[in-house]
Amino acid sequence: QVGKRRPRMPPGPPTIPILGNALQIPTTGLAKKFREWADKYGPIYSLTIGPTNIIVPSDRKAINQLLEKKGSIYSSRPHNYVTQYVTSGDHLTLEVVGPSWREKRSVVTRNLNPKSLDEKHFKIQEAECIIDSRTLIFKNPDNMYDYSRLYTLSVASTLIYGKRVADIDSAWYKRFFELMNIWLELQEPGANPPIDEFPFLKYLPGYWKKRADKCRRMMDKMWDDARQEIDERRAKGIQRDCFIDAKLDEYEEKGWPDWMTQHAFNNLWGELLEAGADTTANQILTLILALAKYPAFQKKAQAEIDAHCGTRRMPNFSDFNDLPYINCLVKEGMRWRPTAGTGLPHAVFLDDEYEGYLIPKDSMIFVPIWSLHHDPKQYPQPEEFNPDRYLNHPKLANEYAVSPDYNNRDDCLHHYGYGAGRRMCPGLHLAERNMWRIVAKLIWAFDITEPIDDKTGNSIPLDEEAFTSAILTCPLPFNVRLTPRSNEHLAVVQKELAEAQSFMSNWE
Ligand code: HEM
Repeated sequence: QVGKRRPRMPPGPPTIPILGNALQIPTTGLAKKFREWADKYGPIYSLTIGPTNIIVPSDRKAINQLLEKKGSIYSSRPHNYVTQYVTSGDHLTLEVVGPSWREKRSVVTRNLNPKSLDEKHFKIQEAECIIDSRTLIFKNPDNMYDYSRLYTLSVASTLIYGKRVADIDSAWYKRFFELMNIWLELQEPGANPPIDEFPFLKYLPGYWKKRADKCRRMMDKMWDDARQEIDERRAKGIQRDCFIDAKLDEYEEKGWPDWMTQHAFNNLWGELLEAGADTTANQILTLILALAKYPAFQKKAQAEIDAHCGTRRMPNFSDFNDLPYINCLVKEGMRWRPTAGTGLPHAVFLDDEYEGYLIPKDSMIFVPIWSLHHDPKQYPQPEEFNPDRYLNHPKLANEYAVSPDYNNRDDCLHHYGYGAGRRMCPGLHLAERNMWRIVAKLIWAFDITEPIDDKTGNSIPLDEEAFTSAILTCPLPFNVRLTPRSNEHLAVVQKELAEAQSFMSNWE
């Protein structure tokens, strides 16, 4: 019977005929709902929507045994009619496992691995971070939102297209975030009719259809225009040290793979911007909020930086091993308020069993990131921002995330902010570096504190619960006070800025 949980599937909330649990799935706050259900139904539970089965593994063991150990069958993606329509199926993040996904994923991992980032592209990341932290602080301290986004977009765009995004007023910046707004909006739970469950609904006219058409046009035009710009640059004989030029050189020499259409190629690079800009900026804003809200941890990090770097230079990423507390801050930000709280669903393509339960073929498998991170058994007082949790775990996220021993992973309290298994975020190395750099440089130069009420002279408490409930969550607008730590620090910022600007002018 449609909507009914099959016998032997993991337990879960009661279903009703045809719709299953559809009416219990909230359109906002699903990430937190996953925790409630885990508390009630245990470490693995299930939901149904019409004919679709959903499995939610909710502890480290279940995630490890299914998504990591049996990654070969748990690494696909569920079909999604609307996103498929918008992207014409050319989207690595949403693609089912197959040769196209494998090749695209390896293009990404070959470019965004630690060696390539730290040896080849080190200077771009450092320079852009210096420019952005200075712009954010001196020119626009009230516009942290745009400047955090400008930083993450520009680093990714320079690496991928060899094209820097210098300003929030640039057409490239504006177009990109207009596209992101509509693209993320149409992926919200409940944003579209449940066409995958009830296919006749695709004939239903309405706003959802107009929005999907609009998004498809915007996306195609944006990534086609980006490609055209690169082709025009190459036609003039200008080659840049960036991912797209290197791949075009390779394909022009060896020939294009049959399945790599021009549309698929153009979407691949654009999609990396889509995946990398908002996500990282949201986590940076979360960290700024937490630093102001919890000054004791900021002081601790500053003491470590001061002892190592003094006042004559800013920290840079090659100081990573000597500044382990910055890494603790970054990790705790990812745990405390993971921007992708519900993760991206995987799909299993064979029937499977877990602890006597049936996991039917084609089930949608969630990695309930927020819920895993707020399990009090794993993280005592999970609601508290406390980077000390990571004091004994000095490595970067990827080193723990690939640990085959989930118990060991338990001991090191690694977070799931980048997902799990074979679909784990391939941009994590860049994300970790972007977050580390901006936090280290900001708190080296400034004290970040809660804003002051002009009338009373008291600080205005920041609300650590005030976050958006979108699929990529981020703090609601807030302000902080940035006080330079000394004139000496300011002079160093200005000096390093001049060098960074001169270097980045090569990519304008
Ligand atoms: C703090 C920043 C970031 C967070 C929190 C984040 C989070 C995630 C998550 C949760 C997933 C889904 C993993 C899964 O299915 O289990 C994912 C996938 C992905 N991310 Fe990230 N990400 C971040 C930054 C980036 C960056 C900088 C890039 C590239 C420039 C990137 C590219 C991708 C891609 C291409 C996928 C799809 C992988 C696949 O389906 O095989 N991400 N990310």
